Amino acid sequence: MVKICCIGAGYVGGPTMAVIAFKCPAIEVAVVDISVARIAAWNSDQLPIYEPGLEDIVTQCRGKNLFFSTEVEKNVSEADIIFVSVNTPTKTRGLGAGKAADLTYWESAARMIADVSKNDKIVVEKSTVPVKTAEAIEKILTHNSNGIKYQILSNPEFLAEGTAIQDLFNPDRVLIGGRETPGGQKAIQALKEVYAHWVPEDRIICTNLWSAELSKLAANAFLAQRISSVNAMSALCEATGADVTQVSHAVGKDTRVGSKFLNASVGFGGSCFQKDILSLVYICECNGLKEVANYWKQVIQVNDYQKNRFVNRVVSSMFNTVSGKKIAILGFAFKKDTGDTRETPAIDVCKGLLGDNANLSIYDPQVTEDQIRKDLSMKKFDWDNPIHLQPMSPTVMKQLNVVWDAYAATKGAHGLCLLTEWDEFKTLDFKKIYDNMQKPAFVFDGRNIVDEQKLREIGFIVYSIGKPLDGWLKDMPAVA
Ligand SMILES: NC(=O)C1=CN([C@@H]2O[C@H](COP(=O)(O)OP(=O)(O)OC[C@H]3O[C@@H](n4cnc5c(N)ncnc54)[C@H](O)[C@@H]3O)[C@@H](O)[C@H]2O)C=CC1
Ligand SMILES: O=C(O)[C@H]1O[C@H](OP(=O)(O)OP(=O)(O)OC[C@H]2O[C@@H](n3ccc(=O)[nH]c3=O)[C@H](O)[C@@H]2O)[C@H](O)[C@@H](O)[C@@H]1O
Repeated sequence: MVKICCIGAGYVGGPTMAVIAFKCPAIEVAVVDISVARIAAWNSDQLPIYEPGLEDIVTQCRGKNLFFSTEVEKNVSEADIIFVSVNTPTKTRGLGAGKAADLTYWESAARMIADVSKNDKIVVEKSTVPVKTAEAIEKILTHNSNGIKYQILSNPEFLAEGTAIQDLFNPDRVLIGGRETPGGQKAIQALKEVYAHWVPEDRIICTNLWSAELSKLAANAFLAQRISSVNAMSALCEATGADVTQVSHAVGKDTRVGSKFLNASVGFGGSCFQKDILSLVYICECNGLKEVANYWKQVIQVNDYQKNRFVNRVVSSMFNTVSGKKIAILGFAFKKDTGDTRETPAIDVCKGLLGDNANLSIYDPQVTEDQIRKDLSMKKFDWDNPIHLQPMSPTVMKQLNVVWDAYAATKGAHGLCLLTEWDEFKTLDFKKIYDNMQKPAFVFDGRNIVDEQKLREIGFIVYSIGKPLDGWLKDMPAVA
């Protein structure tokens, strides 16, 4: 029986291994982690991450051919194939701080593999890493090898949170990069056989190591670039009376452009887009490619601009101050169908409003109060370290109230900001909300999910990203 061990039981390690176990009953899969709490949660009824469809497959496989454990060394030493799916956050200090990927967790995993292995292994990079990382990993493993042979493969993950299970069941492609040697090709074949249990052969792409590593960074950069492109257009739409939804529909109808991933928003969030683009920028700079680095940097700058622009709109529309005003925040997760808040635009928007002395009342169906308070007091980039290494609960913030219902959040509020596109927000009783708010009552839709005409008929002053401006907003001071 083939044995797989995955180091890192997070958003990637957990779902990907659950799907491998589900699709390959003859393979034994162990998912290990240094976080005792996370492993305990994987072994309980309350999984550590919210992901539609995940619970079902975990409960079907757990205890049969899927195991979650803190016995890292034992499981690594027994495995034939080791996936490494640990954090690769942005470095916060030293060389490359604020840009380069921090490979501390990866390196310690590699050293541990070398220490405990007693037979030949295939080591698979599942984490997103800078191009050429496999070379460094190879050096660590072979210099400590005791005669054991390692093959390093790059097998980046393309799942998106909120749709992880369907993405894993039906991937656009699986990418496997390896050495162009007989040993490397044999290892590629072994991993290919795992995926071939459910992925059609023509969707399994095999490349050299560096192409696979770089393709992952490139894919995230391209995706984020689309959002920054449409968000840049949204600012111009507001200035000219064009409607960004109509523009992206018209542009996306061109099959060369494609219609997906063109929704204007308050900005992209999530654990990876910014981190991976910063890493790409750093790699370009290290290779002397200043112009290329600047090109990709701009994707992040437009994203920051979009978040600032949104805050400025809120403040300027409400008579240039939100001091002492109650603002309801509906949605805190970085997108719907996840409880993940890493790099969510809501953090920047809330911090901006708190900076102008607003009183915030926040509701998200999947994010806990503790998480929100931590996020609003955590230093940039701290969020992507393993949970047990993150700062503990922060000091109490008086201007902040976290509630468990959209109606409670909006009661008595001067304005409401929609920051995550949760389905339940689309069917709220906005008449009831309007009746319970201060007047004039403002809606700032950062996800373009409300019917702005209907809301205007109720009496709201509505701002929707990239849509023709409400007469009220036109009369307010121009914003950056
Ligand atoms: N979150 C996502 O949707 C995607 C993430 N990725 C990449 O996958 C990697 C992992 O991301 P996530 O799963 O989101 O992170 P995560 O933070 O959810 O999970 C990483 C886990 O690794 C554990 N860990 C760290 N060092 C360890 C060690 N030495 N031994 C054992 N366990 C260790 C941590 O405790 C943590 O539970 C990152 O490189 C990320 O860029 C790639 C595609 C999608
Ligand atoms: O490497 C990763 O971590 C993953 O990053 C993204 O997945 P994810 O961040 O989970 O979610 P996305 O659906 O890509 O959304 C990212 C952000 O962009 C925003 N977005 C997305 C699409 C869009 O049209 N407009 C827009 O603002 C979302 O609201 C969200 O804040 C990629 O889509 C995955 O392919 C990749 O594997």
